[in-house]
Amino acid sequence: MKAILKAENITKDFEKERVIKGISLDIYENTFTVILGPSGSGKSTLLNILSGLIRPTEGNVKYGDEMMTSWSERRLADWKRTEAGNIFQEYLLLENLTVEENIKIGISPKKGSLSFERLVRILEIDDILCKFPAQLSGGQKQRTAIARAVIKGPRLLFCDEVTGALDEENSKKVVGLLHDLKSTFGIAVLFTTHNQQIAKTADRILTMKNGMVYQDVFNDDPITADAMIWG
Ligand SMILES: Nc1ncnc2c1ncn2[C@@H]1O[C@H](COP(=O)(O)OP(=O)(O)OP(=O)(O)O)[C@@H](O)[C@H]1O
Repeated sequence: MKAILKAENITKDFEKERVIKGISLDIYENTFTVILGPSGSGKSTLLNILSGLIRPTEGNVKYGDEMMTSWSERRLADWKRTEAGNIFQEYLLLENLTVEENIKIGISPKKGSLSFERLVRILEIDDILCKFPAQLSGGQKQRTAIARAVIKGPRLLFCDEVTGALDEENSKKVVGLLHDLKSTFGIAVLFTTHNQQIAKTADRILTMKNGMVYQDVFNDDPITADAMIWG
C-alpha cells in the first residue's frame, strides 16, 4: 500500500489548550479510513489538518515527498482545488444554483474532470439535475455535495460527519456510495464519525481519544453499508 499523506508528530493548540497531542500516521491510497471517537476527541481537527484547512501548531504533513506544511497559501489552495475534496455535515450548497450548477462549481479548470454523466448516474442524482437545493431531501443534497467534491477527480476525499444529519436509509446510501467512489476512481476516503457501524464498513479504523490515536486497525472483514444495523 502506498502512502499519500503522512502526518509527523502533529499537535494543535486552540487558545493554549492542546487538542491534538502528537499524532504520526500514514494515509494510504485507495483505502476507506474511518476516524472514530467520541465528541471532542479531535476527529475534525485532525481531518482539517490533513486536508490543509488548518495548519498544525507543530509537526509536519507530507504529500508524497512534499512538505505540505511549508507550502505557501497559494500552493495549498492549488492542491485543494485539484487533489482534495471536502464534504461536511452541512451540505454547503448554493441555494440559487441548480444541482447541475452546484456540481460544476467543483470542476478544476487546471485539470480534466471525471465524466459528469457517469458521476451523477453513480450517485443516483441524474434525474434531479434541474432542481434547486430547497427542493431536495437531505440525502439528495449530500449526494450533490459529494458529486461537487469528486467531479475534479481528487486523490483524497475528506468527509466530516457527513451522515450526521441523515436518517438510516440515507446514511446507508451515502456510505455505500462513498465506498463505490473509492473502488471506481481509486480515491482515498477519510471519514470522521462516532458511529461504530460505519466504522465496521471501513478498510481501516483509527480510534481517537483525548487528542490522540490510541488504536489503528486494518479491518480484514468489512461489512457492506447495507448490512449496518442502526441502533
Ligand atoms: N476553532 C476552535 N477554537 C477553539 N477550540 C476548538 C476549535 N475547534 C475545535 N476546538 C476544540 O478542540 C477539541 C476537539 O474538537 P473537534 O471538533 O476536533 O472534536 P471532534 O472529535 O470532531 O468532535 P465532534 O464529534 O463533536 O465533532 C474540542 O475540545 C473543541 O472544543
